[in-house]
Amino acid sequence: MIPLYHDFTGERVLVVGGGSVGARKARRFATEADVVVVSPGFADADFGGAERVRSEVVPDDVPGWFDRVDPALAVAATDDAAVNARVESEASARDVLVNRTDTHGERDPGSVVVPATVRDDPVVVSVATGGASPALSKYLRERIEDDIAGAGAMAELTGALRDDLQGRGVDPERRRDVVRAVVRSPDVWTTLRTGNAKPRQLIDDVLADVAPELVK
Ligand SMILES: C[C@@]1(CC(=O)O)c2cc3[nH]c(cc4nc(cc5[nH]c(cc(n2)[C@H]1CCC(=O)O)[C@@](C)(CC(=O)O)[C@@H]5CCC(=O)O)C(CC(=O)O)=C4CCC(=O)O)c(CCC(=O)O)c3CC(=O)O
Ligand SMILES: NC(=O)C1=CN([C@@H]2O[C@H](COP(=O)(O)OP(=O)(O)OC[C@H]3O[C@@H](n4cnc5c(N)ncnc54)[C@H](O)[C@@H]3O)[C@@H](O)[C@H]2O)C=CC1
Repeated sequence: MIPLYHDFTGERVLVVGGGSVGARKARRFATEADVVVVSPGFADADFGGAERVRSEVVPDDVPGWFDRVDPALAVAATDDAAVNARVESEASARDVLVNRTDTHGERDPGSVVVPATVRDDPVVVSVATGGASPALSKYLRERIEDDIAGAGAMAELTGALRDDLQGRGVDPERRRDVVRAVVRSPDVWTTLRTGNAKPRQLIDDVLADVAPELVK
């Protein structure tokens, strides 16, 4: 499997099964997509504002739910393997992405895995174990959470810096050196993590070191 980031803005996601796993996946996708969860019962959990439809899905109902919701991704999250299998095969027949939550290992084409994910927007780090150990994915995610503190601010700072240098017509090789120096600067990280950084001052301090001719 090859990790890619998919923009679900304006897309629809169908979640079949409203237990704790269905709720977790609904929360995940509802940050971007319109999510519909179909289930006879719902866990006492947060569904991220997803639309909930109280209904039991038998395998022959599955095509009707795909027609009704027209999803870009279907999540098979019931504890009934026959229903989950039908969601998977229907998605596959329609070229719709599918996340099957009750299996691992060999998958049909179009089958996707939901990785453990840490965000410090716009930075995203995700972990998967090829389905071998979701508990390990979760543990590594928890460890990475602390490590990436400040990464979102770093991305914004260096994004603005590269735009600025590009706009000033700085030679691309020089620009890359400067941006690489900033992302590797322990001082910049420390300052960003305290949250009271003045970005322009930070940039000028690094430029003074690596490219004094570029200090405005
Ligand atoms: C294949 C995959 C398909 C998919 O769902 O996308 C899948 C499948 C299964 N998970 C199972 C169990 C558990 N899953 C978790 C947790 C998470 N599971 C997630 C992803 C994935 N789970 C995909 C592979 C990802 C990878 O490659 O690593 C995470 C990362 C993302 C998310 O779901 O949001 C989320 C952590 C989120 C976070 O907190 O960061 C825990 C831990 C816990 O609950 O504390 C346990 C119990 C401990 C254990 O078993 O490890 C079972 C067995 C069920 C049973 O025993 O019946 C199956 C089915 C099977 O393996 O057959
Ligand atoms: N991918 C993951 O991270 C994990 C996956 N699992 C797997 O996912 C499955 C679901 O896990 P949980 O949410 O903990 O189970 P659960 O038993 O709490 O919830 C299952 C949900 O599916 C609904 N459901 C059952 N039959 C249905 C049908 N015919 N149509 C629509 N909805 C139906 C139930 O009402 C319930 O809301 C488990 O069977 C397990 O194999 C379990 C833990 C983690």
